[in-house]
Amino acid sequence: MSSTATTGPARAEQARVEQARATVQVYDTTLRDGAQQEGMNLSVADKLAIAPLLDELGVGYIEGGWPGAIPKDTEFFARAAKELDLRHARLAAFGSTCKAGSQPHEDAQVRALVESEAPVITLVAKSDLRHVERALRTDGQENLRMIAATVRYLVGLGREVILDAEHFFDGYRYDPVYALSCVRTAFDAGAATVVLCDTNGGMLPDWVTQVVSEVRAATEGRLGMHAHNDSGCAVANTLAAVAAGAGHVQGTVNGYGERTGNADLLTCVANLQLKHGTTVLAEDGLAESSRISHAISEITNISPYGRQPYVGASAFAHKAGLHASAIRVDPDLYQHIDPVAVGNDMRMLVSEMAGRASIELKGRELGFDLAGQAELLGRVTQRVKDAEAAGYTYDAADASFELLLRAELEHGRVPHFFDVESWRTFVEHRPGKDGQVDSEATVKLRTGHGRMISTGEGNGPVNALDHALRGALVGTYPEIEDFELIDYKVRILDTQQGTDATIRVLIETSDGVASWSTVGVGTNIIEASWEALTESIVWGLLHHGVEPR
Ligand SMILES: CC(=O)SCCNC(=O)CCNC(=O)[C@H](O)C(C)(C)COP(=O)(O)OP(=O)(O)OC[C@H]1O[C@@H](n2cnc3c(N)ncnc32)[C@H](O)[C@@H]1OP(=O)(O)O
Ligand SMILES: CC(=O)C(=O)O
Repeated sequence: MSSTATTGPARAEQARVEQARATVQVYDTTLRDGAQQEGMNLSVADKLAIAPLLDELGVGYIEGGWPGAIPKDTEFFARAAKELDLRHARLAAFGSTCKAGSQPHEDAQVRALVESEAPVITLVAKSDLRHVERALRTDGQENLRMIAATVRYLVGLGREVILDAEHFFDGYRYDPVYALSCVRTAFDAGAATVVLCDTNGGMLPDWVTQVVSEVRAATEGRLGMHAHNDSGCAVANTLAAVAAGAGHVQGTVNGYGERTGNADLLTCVANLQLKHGTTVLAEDGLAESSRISHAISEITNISPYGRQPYVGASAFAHKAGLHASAIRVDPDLYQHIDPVAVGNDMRMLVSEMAGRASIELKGRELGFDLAGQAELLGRVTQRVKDAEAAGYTYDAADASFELLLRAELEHGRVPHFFDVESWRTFVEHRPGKDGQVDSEATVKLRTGHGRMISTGEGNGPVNALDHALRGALVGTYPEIEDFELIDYKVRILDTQQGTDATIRVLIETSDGVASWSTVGVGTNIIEASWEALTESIVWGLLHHGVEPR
């Protein structure tokens, strides 16, 4: 026999690890641990709106909250039982074991878990002896009794019980014998899964591999992983646990959670499915994960994180010219997966770092075939580089780039919607009017319908100018009534110049369906804003199929 051959017991253990890996359960705790994030406050309606999205993603479990502790969570479970029709996921109610010195059936918290009618109950229990003695102020034996009694009681009522072993990794490193006895006690009492929690989030993948492997070898039953991200390793720690034999992963959508958050479940499942080849979501939920991530961001009212792996807006956005030149040959050369697998898109960013290939690919994205037009590509590349040197930024202003590109094209030029004769603004402070400052603007322009003069008022000169411009155009182009300025950003570029500095203005406009961004630059904030405002109207009219009138 060679020295690398595996023994019978080792083969059996390897088979168990393989089995666990092949059937990894996905447990979402966005509505409970995710909601512990600073600044997040989910209403019952929010939770009822998020749960179906998680079900659509295809997770196996949705932890809805802690009934009995948080009144909104009690209400969530009452309404979920009547209002939710989950196709894939089982609802889990979270709570702690009975208190020291008490029995589960007389513990109000445990009763609330039962009354939630959730088919799955997840119990948090201490597994670090220091926590047992100092936080619970009891002894190790009593904590084991609390675990055994509560698990047995709930299993006896027909519930699937999952035990979250809080501070397991820290506890195991401090006293492995005691931490293991918590796991064994839970399994012996009938727990379906024992989840090893890195509650303080400080573990590293190699530590997780070692601990999970040892626990795996010393116990029977399904182990899970619950990782926080304090060391920046929550996803890596979750994957390490699965590789070591954990068959259940917990996490939150978008990595929401207390302090630095939980393992981002979307990254975990994408890695498991696309890299390890383990199907963990029902149906093709992964291909919906970008949409679901953003839909949940809307409900939590937390802006999506652009650089989020897989589902972020920048996850497949390419800026460097050299990258673009290779991507033009084959996108796989600069992408780790096909973005379609997670419902995301590849995007080309045009900036001072662009080369001709970047412009060609961006043109393709915008519907222009620029292949083989070397002279045109060189000219547009140079214009972009010159403009960016002067302060413009096109990677945040696709609409302005399109107008620049079209200006260089023979076919596809921008129609001439209006000619500006003049514009002006003034700001007036009149003492005696409660310190009120009035802003007014006048715009004179010409359309096919004749000369238009419009005056606008606003809470500032740019707002007044926006009103005056719209007033001058709306008679000829009523379509602009749907256009709304939704974001306005100002940046001072050369801060050393004081009030003489160059100013960059970025504007985002929406028609209620799509949004587009334009940029303006000048030494005067109004002048820069005017450029961005007029470009936003021109791009909007163009993309609504309006002909010059
Ligand atoms: C690691 C995690 O994230 S676990 C989830 C944590 N989530 C939350 O805490 C959110 C919901 N929490 C709450 O609403 C409240 O803290 C409640 C209702 C649970 C408890 O509130 P209170 O009764 O006022 O107690 P308080 O919060 O001050 O202290 C917690 C109590 O639970 C006990 N406790 C803590 N963990 C456990 C456990 N695993 N098993 C049993 N008892 C526990 C503590 O010893 C303490 O008991 P004491 O009041 O006798 O000192
Ligand atoms: C249970 C849990 O949320 C934790 O240990 O972090």
